[in-house]
Amino acid sequence: MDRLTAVTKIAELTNSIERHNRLYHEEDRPEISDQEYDQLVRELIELEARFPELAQPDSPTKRVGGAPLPFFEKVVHKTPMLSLGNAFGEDDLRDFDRRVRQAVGSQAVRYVCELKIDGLAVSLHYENGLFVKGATRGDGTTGEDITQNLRTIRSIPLRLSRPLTLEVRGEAYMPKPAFEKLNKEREERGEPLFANPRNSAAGSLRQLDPKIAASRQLDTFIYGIGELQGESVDSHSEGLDLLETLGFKVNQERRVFADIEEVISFINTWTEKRPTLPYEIDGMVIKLDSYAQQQELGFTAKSPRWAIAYKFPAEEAVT
Ligand SMILES: NC(=O)c1cnc(N)c2cc(Br)sc12
Repeated sequence: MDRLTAVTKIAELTNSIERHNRLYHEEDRPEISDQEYDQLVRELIELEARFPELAQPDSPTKRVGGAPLPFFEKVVHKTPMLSLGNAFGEDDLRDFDRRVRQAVGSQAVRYVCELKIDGLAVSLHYENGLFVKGATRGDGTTGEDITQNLRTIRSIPLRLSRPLTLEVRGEAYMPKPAFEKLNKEREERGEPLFANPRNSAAGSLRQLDPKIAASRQLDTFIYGIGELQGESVDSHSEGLDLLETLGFKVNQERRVFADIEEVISFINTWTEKRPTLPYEIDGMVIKLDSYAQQQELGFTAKSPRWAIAYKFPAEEAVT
């Protein structure tokens, strides 16, 4: 194959792989099997090996990861990763609302409610639109560099739709069907089972060999912006819309309410609907939407005064 043909073939394969990725992740309607998808990636790997100067930095082949690492490097987060205060009942939420309104006075208040995904918190760093580093939350200030493992997660874009430099936060998780399939395979091999999808996601991303993470069908929901250069947004919901346009997978169940009683009713709805989701959640995150109002409330020693995590009661074990 001559170089010009290789350029065309590489572009065709890349576009096809990225299209199938979007169908699989954003629209949940894959047109080809995982095996056919992997075959496309293998063809691209072979072409890039024959014409290395034609390999792109955000090529889908960069997802399969290199050799196992000897250890994980430490990463200091540009902006510390939050931990949230907890609410265990409706009155805790009403107390939270009272504190918020005391601080913002007569200003209108909007709360963004988002499902609290039960996975592993991660931070993703992009430079000029390219995914360059990903890390675990760690202690909130310093995490572990698990870039190689995160690259294998197909819902994490290797290149954003705009060449922005930013750091985002989200949750890497294992969907319930993938968890059940993984444990079934481990049982057949006589290996110890994972206790729940969160442990299996964490266990998969803490592996030094990226081939293991690549085999685990992990997924992500991105829900926060740490650092953002060259763009400004005034509220959390605007930030989520920006994340979506950039190519991140953002959970669609988010809602904005003006009144804490509507938040409580939304939480009660999801307490019932929780088992119908194809991924595990352990509560609801409620955030003050306006960044200006968030700034007015600020932080306690360890968590924001403008957000709270409502924890669902432990799910009844399925007998
Ligand atoms: N949407 C969100 O803000 C969200 C979802 N799921 C989670 N496990 C967490 C944790 C923090 Br801290 S925020 C958050």
